[in-house]
Amino acid sequence: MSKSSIAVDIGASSGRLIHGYVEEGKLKLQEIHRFENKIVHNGENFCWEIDKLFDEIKNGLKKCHELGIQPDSIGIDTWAVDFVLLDENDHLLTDAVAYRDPRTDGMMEEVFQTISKERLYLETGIQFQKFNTIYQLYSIKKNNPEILEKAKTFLMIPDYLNYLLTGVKANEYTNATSTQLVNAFTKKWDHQLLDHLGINKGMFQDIKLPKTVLGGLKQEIVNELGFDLDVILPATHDTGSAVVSVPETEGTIYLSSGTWSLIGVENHFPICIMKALDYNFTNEGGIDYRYRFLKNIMGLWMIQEVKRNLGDQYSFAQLVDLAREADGFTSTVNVDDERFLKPDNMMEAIQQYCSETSQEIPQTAGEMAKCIFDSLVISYQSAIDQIEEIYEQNFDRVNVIGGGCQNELLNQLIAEKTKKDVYAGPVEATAIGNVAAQLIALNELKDINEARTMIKDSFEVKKYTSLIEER
Ligand SMILES: Nc1ncnc2c1ncn2[C@@H]1O[C@H](COP(=O)(O)OP(=O)(O)O)[C@@H](O)[C@H]1O
Ligand SMILES: C[C@H](O)[C@H](O)[C@@H](O)C(=O)COP(=O)(O)O
Ligand SMILES: [Mg+2]
Repeated sequence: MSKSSIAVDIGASSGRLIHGYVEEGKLKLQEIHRFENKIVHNGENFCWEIDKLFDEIKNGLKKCHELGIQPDSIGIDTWAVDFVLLDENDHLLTDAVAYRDPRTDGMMEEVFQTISKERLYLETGIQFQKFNTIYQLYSIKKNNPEILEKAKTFLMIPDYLNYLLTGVKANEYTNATSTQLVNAFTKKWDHQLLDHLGINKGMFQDIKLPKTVLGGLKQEIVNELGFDLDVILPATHDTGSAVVSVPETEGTIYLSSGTWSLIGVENHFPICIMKALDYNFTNEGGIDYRYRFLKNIMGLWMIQEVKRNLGDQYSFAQLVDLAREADGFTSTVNVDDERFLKPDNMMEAIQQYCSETSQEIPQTAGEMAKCIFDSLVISYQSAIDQIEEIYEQNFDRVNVIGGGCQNELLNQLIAEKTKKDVYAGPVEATAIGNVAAQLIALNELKDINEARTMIKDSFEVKKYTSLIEER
């Protein structure tokens, strides 16, 4: 009987448990459970509903039991940078504060007073996002020093969920790199940097690699679920797992398209040169010590927020159709303007930007969606130009993976803008990469190369080419 695994993929907008296994030479998926994820305000900070997320994981595992599915393992991946701190009694010292919380406003600039931006980049190779873990911890050190003094354990979100399941404390490598506190060359916590910042290095756990078997479930969880299984580490940074599932990385620029758009290439070495710094590219850790040379682009967060502002009266598919009907609307925004990171009202923020730049102001849902999609494509093209400038090579194709690959209009716009072939899929790339890492650990798959070959043969990928001839 072949082994099987459960991937828990929790992105910023939704979570899902997906059962994965090999059958007749193909990777098969079965969605077991799906749930909403969102940021809430607890009166002090924007936070994740971490207890609810853990309950949803258990709900999904209970559904497995009801369906008669007995998986051999489970692996959890989520968004990056966020964490919890535990005290000496392993109690939470704060809620799971979200990266969009304003507590990091101004912190990056304060850190640069103690270590230069250039040195930080040369040591870590990580892009400068104001919400990186390093700036979140610096904010706590500055504004709530008593919390940091009591902190004995630092766990990132997937680490914490693993701890709740198993009682084992560990920091997984790919997600740890997103903190901007791991040295890109030693691949360990940068203790010199932590000392320099006055952050207690003792609270960080041993860094474990993807495919590590963390252990079985705590007895109380076994009693609750009615069965046990191994917790295996995938690339617990969701984008790290998504990139695992890119079938053909040579000559490919991947675009992990979800709440964020993560656009980049896979490497076997970090690129920490000044041009990469100037363009704000990152070298996040990948499976098997690969590197994800990529940059964050604001992503479909913008259409998620517009959808919410419109009272969820339109589905994403309907918003795409309305954007097609607004074909004549041409205003665009700089999607990476900080105002779009967490505006009170995304539609108003977009309208304000268009007003400030003397452009036609979008009024309808279709104009808003068209503006967002056109604007994202401009940012994608800019990032592709920068990648090709740094690599001194042209890339043949763009592989769009994740939920956003279902946006056929956006896929076509990318093909028209870049004049590159666009391959859309797999949709559940993150969960697929998560399952692949577990099945390799279970010796059901030999390695990432075999996994990628099987992924290529197992999932539909739709191709888009430019319909407008280059002039
Ligand atoms: N049917 C659809 N048509 C167009 N876009 C879609 C469709 N379904 C989902 N999407 C897009 O996919 C995004 C969610 O992608 P996903 O990878 O699940 O996000 P995350 O992992 O960040 O929660 C949505 O914000 C939406 O823009
Ligand atoms: C805040 C990080 O940059 C973010 O988590 C990004 O790395 C990421 O992985 C986003 O994944 P989504 O599935 O939430 O788009
Ligand atoms: Mg995701």
